[in-house]
Amino acid sequence: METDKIEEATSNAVDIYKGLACSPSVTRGEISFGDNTSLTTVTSIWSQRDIERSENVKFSRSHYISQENHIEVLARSAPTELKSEVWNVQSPSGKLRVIIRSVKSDKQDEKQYIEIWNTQNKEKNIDVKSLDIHGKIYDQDGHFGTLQWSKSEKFLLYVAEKKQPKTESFFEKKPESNSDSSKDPPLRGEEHVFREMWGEQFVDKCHPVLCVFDIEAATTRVLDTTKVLNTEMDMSAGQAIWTPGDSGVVFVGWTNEPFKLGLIYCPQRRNALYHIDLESTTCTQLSEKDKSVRSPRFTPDGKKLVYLQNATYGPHMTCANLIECDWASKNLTTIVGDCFQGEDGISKFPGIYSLEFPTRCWATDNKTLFMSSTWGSKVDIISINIETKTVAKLNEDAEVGVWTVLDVTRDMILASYANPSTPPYLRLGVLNLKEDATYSITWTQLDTPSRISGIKYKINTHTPTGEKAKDHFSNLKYESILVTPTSESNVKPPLVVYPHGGPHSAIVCDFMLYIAGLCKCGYAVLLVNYRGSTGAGKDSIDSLPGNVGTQDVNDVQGAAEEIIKDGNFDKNRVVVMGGSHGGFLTGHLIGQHPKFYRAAVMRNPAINVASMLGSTDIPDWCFVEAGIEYNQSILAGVEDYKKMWERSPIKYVKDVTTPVMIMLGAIDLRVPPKQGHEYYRALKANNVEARMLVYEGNCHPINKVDAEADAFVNIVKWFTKHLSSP
Ligand SMILES: CSCC[C@H](NC=O)C(=O)N[C@@H](Cc1ccccc1)C(=O)O
Repeated sequence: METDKIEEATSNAVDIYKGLACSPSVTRGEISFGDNTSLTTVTSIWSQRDIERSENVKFSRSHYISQENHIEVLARSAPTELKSEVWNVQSPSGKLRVIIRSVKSDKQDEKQYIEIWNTQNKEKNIDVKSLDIHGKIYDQDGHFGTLQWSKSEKFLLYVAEKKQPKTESFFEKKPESNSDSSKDPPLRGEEHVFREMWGEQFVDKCHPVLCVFDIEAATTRVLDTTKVLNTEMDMSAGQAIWTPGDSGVVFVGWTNEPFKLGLIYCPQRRNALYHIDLESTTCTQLSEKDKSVRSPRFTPDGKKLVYLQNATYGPHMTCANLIECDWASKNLTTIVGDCFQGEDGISKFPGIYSLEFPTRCWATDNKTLFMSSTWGSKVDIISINIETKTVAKLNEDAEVGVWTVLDVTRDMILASYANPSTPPYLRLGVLNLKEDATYSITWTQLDTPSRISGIKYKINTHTPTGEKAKDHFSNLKYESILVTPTSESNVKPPLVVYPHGGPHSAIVCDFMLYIAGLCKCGYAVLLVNYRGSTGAGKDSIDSLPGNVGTQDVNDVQGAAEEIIKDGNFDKNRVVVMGGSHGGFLTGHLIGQHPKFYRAAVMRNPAINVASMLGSTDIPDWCFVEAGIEYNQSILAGVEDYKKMWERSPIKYVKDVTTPVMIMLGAIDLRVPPKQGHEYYRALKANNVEARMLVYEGNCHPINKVDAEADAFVNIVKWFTKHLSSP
């Protein structure tokens, strides 16, 4: 009986997952205008899981739109699969396009090409290796990657790996003396020297440099950023943009010394914004010292440069500030500063929580920009007027979900919208300037949304209660999202409690494959944005470091008990799952509330912060979240290790009785797999049922198509098994 139930649930989970995995996500969008200004083209790039090929398939779509009186979709192209495209960027005039193509040979060695296309054919194709001046061109990695046309359309600006000298063994036969000694001789004995890279998912990114490609000459110049006003700077450079008139480049520079810390999910790494003049090659720092900056953008008239900035070190994601640099004077002004929740809760503007501005983000007024920003448990479109320093929310309250601004040009805005029951779809809007100098948007759906039936969701607001309110941040509210199956059955669905990772991130009302899948399998899911999450004010974020393992655990448990008290769920059919810091919280929840959860699943869990310190690519996280101020010269002492252990799930493992399934990414550099092994051994030593899955070739997210699919079905199977047993 029990086995049949498990088999049936597993088979059902496979079918549900295969159906939902076809939902594509949009990765880029662009509005363009042909010669005939009455016709507008929207080009979008999508990514879709292909389980049979075990890869994410990329494809492009086009919508052809008339905007005579109103926006009307005249035609849609069929999706076209994009093979091997790393970049695809149209020139400012629309007459040219550059594609960076990456082709793998049978021997799996990768070749890259710079392709220049006009509206009829491929004009140029350059083998990057033949340039012999830099390594691999960086992709759109969200931190370094850049590909920009100059306004003149004669040059391209991109980021590539710095060229490395050839190396050879000490025992290599020396060349004949008459050979060409002009070439750089290979370095002997350097083959095995450790080269620091930028951590998790950046293992092939060690030293990015800025490159300017002359299209006519088909030659590249690597910019020298080592000298900033007479000081030697060994920098990694990225996020580069042309200055007005193409006379220089503005870029973000990260110091490589004293050692590199993991960069992904950590937009608080110490760096600065620099300007290099292409004629004099002088390099000057534009931004303040000891800050973390990102996403530089010039106003269309070139008079102002804006960028995002936050404190360095400290919580990994925090409230960002918008800084304006007057280009003529280089004077800096803070346009939007830190915002705090305080007693007002999350309803007021909580501050900017975004990794970047859209590539094109300005209204034609040269002073209002549009971007997406996390606001509580959703993502809204906000406008920021850099003259009046005012912020406004653009999307209607009625549509609670995730709005992503893809492109803004000629007072048109392209966005995608999604929510827990609706995969992302495109909306094209016209910006309407109101009398108060703010904007409204008239939207047109470019596609009919493919809503998934049987799923409903709502946002709940919680206040820390009971003994949990002892901490001095008890005035701060926090949210959760409850995603529930809408089946007519009068059987109360089992509840999955799901704390997010980070801890400074947020789960938002997005379309999430696992959450929709669990819901279609009959589970309700409670996604908790505990205090310390982004999108709820800087004070919420600052409330958590030093209190992990108690405050966050109390918030998640408090939300779960509050929801169960409403009577819609059976308190004996509650399970818990989480990844990374969410796995950390899962360990705490089953250790501190041992009889509350029937089963647990952890993805790459942080189990013992003390033992992780020496092996994670972000040791600063271990200090900061344990409440210890960090700098790169700090060395942990006994008391530091004690504090880290005290805040770790391993401290409570002796009280755990809940069966646990651990899923590990074998090449995770963020939370090393040995963390999961440490917990697995401790559970087994205490005769607690434990199952461990190790996914080869997977990093911290475990998001390779086959691994992600396997993990989902194993999760449903694990929960079914332990909810079926008495
Ligand atoms: C030493 S690893 C600490 C946990 C980890 N924090 C940062 O990477 C974590 O929880 N990671 C999240 C990923 C994430 C982090 C920040 C914002 C969004 C996502 C996870 O894997 O869920």
